[in-house]
Amino acid sequence: MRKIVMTGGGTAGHVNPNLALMPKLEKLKYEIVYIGSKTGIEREIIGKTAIPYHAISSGKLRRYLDVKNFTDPFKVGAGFFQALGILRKEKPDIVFSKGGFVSVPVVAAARVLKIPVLAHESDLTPGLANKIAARFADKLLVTFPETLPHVGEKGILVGSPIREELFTGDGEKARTQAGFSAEKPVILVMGGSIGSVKINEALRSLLPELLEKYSVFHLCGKGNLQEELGDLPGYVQMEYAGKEMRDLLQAADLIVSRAGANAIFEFLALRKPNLLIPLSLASSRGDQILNAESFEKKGYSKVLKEELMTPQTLKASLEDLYLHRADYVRVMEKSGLDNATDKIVELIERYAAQKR
Ligand SMILES: CC(=O)N[C@H]1[C@@H](OP(=O)(O)OP(=O)(O)OC[C@H]2O[C@@H](n3ccc(=O)[nH]c3=O)[C@H](O)[C@@H]2O)O[C@H](CO)[C@@H](O)[C@@H]1O
Repeated sequence: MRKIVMTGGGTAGHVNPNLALMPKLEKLKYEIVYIGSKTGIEREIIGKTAIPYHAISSGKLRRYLDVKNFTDPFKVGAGFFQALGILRKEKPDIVFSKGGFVSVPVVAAARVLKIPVLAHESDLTPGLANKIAARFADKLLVTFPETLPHVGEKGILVGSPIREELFTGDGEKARTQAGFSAEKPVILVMGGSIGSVKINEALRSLLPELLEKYSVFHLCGKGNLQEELGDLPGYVQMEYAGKEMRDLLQAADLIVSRAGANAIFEFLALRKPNLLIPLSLASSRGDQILNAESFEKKGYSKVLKEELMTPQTLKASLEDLYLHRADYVRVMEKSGLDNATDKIVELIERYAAQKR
């Protein structure tokens, strides 16, 4: 029996791909162990599975000045020694890293112990944590073809691993439970795993008009529910969708979303016409802008820049997306992009066998 240590965290985007790989690894009789942070979302997500979880200290590595720049290196250092101890005890055949700051000390410790490491990058441009992790990793698996020229010899194009359960959702169940009219198309609005206040505001000021023609599922993020909208017919708001996500995705005729890499590859795999509003450069490193541009160029998505989003432009973009929805589906069907889980599991098998 082989053993794999998986790591990654900070946002759901750094955990869900690991979840997508787990059923196939379990079928191949891998014993899976997770290393994550003490407080990150990964603890909550992995806590819902039967996978053993080791928590280590984790600090953020920043490119900008912050008082925490003085304390976080100590946390990263402590995390490294904790990871070293855990890996010595667990003796995995391989470490698979999904990025996020918690993964850096884990892959560094694996390198010291000569354990093979595969890292996976979801975004078009690698994040800082993965740039560092890639130095310690045997290979950096990438999602977008455009990433390959920038990551050197270590890069392998695999695509995005997608949770199998998302293909088996029951859209009809979601629509019926919500009491939605059978005639109205359904829009799923989401702001990434933590929600988006900007999208929430634009959507909510548009709701009266929008609900004349559409029904709306709204994933608004933790702490963003608006009680007074609770009884509005045709509108269902939720902070975060857990198991229901598969049904909501299947129920959607159109999706409005941030441009997080996992989410957009899910839309593509499920052939859902989508309007992307990427996080702006003012509040991110710009990775979502590049993700969205790539999808727009290929014809998988329509994009509305955050700076240009008003209730009016949001409505106009939605109308345009609805009008051309069949064209988007047609292009997505020709994408030739498969779920990356099989390819990644194959690589895990190959590198685990190389344990020195
Ligand atoms: C703010 C931030 O740093 N965002 C980054 C984060 O996004 P984030 O953590 O939002 O990750 P993604 O958008 O890539 O994926 C969101 C995931 O959460 C799931 N989901 C979402 C809402 C919900 O209610 N239920 C649910 O299950 C989606 O199905 C998807 O699997 O990681 C992505 C992948 O590195 C990056 O591209 C994003 O820029």
